[in-house]
Amino acid sequence: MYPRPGDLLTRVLATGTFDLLHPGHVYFLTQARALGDELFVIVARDSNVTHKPKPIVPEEQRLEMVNALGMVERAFLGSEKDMFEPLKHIRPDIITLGYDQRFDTDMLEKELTKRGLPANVVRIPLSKECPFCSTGAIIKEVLRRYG
Ligand SMILES: Cc1cc2nc3c(=O)[nH]c(=O)nc-3n(C[C@H](O)[C@H](O)[C@H](O)COP(=O)(O)O)c2cc1C
Ligand SMILES: Nc1ncnc2c1ncn2[C@@H]1O[C@H](COP(=O)(O)OP(=O)(O)OP(=O)(O)O)[C@@H](O)[C@H]1O
Repeated sequence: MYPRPGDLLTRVLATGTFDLLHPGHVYFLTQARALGDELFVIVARDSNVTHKPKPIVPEEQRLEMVNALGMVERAFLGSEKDMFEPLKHIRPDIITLGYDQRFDTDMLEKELTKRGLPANVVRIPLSKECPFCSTGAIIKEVLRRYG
């Protein structure tokens, strides 16, 4: 579906909610892109964001913003039912995890191999400090000023 010409390119995949884009997201995606030749992104579905408050920005608009970023080859909305489903089409060589993404790198690598989708899982560290490099911090400040 997403051709891999001669398998010469290293395809990296990053995932996340990407609600209210900020420089922390830019850092995360820039670091991910630097690990390979092309960066694909899976944007989390509204229905799957259950580990924190529901996103402010609807999924189609979050997708549009991520797709507009220069380091991103292509972004997609993820599956609502099975997080491994889109990987069958994207076939990444490397999957990056954010500093706060609740997956264990070794466990995820094992699960991927079990499904015939082997990939290296790499953790990207937190960026240098910045007052609004977190969606939660932006929302908190908006509430402080206007709430
Ligand atoms: C390998 C991988 C595949 C994923 N696929 C999907 C998916 O298909 N659909 C989805 O809604 N979320 C998917 N997710 C989850 C999210 O994109 C994201 O990781 C999750 O919402 C928690 O991260 P965040 O708090 O940084 O948003 C996937 C995560 C990983 C690590
Ligand atoms: N400041 C940052 N430095 C490095 N990575 C970041 C930073 N902010 C976000 N990321 C990464 O970007 C990805 C998507 O982030 P997410 O959509 O969860 O936003 P967030 O700003 O971390 O949200 P929240 O504040 O609600 O936790 C995640 O993998 C996360 O680890």
